[in-house]
Amino acid sequence: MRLKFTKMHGLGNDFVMLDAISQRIKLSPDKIQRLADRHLGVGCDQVLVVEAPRNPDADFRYRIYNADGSEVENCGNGARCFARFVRERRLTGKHRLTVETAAGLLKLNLQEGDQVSVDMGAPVLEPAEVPFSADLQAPTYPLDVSGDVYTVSAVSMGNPHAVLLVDDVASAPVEKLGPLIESHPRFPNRVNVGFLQLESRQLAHLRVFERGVGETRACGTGACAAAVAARLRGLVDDTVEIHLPGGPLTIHWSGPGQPVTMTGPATTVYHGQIVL
Ligand SMILES: N[C@H](CCC[C@H](N)C(=O)O)C(=O)O
Repeated sequence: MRLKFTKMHGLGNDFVMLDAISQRIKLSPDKIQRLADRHLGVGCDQVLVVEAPRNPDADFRYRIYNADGSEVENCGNGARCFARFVRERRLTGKHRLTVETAAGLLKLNLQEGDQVSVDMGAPVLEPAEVPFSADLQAPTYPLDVSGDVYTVSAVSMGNPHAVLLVDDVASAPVEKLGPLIESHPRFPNRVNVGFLQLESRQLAHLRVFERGVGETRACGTGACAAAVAARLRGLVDDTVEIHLPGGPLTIHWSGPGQPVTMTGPATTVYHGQIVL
């Protein structure tokens, strides 16, 4: 199968974008893994497949696959790249788009330059819906990881996130603790793991060990989940600039039941073809 693709990234979280409207695409998990493989394929954190919508209120549908081949519910950096991708491929002339994902409908606004803002919907905090095993909903939970107990928040942005506060992201045990929490039994669908260092009520630093990928240079839903977790603990204001290794995202959340808005760049790197 010969596939046309576009390589894009959001702050270094990189994607293979596939237009499944203009070309017939049939992808198995092993073909996704091959596409994402940085030696045998194109190489990316996620593969994003753009399709015609099924929901009449949506302009497009897009499906998200992690590098390990797993299909997931939401991808913040991917949503911004999706918006730029459909504009650049002239699949739409609109600046304001509604896209259907496995997590529901997202509203995107293509701004000047490379910035895109996304209404990511309201976070889900009820443990059973994250999903996370806990008796009662709380801002934080004790989590036993191989005998050591950590304090985590559990937030879904359509996809599950665990958020831990650390004093210094640079020395945070991302490589050691990330995989242990990603596959922790209390997160039955596995989980993305965010390590958050607060600098002020409007500025924080974040590293994310992503479910199905490992540490990425940025994670959009992770930045949203981190801002929500910190605001629920009264530690940040409604608008926070979250600095990830790949750069900053601006997150706005005015409280429970309200949508989270994320604003940041989307960058096209190159177009190509691959034989799978
Ligand atoms: N690894 C995530 C999906 C991609 C999220 C991330 N790339 C983002 O920008 O939100 C998961 O398994 O839920």
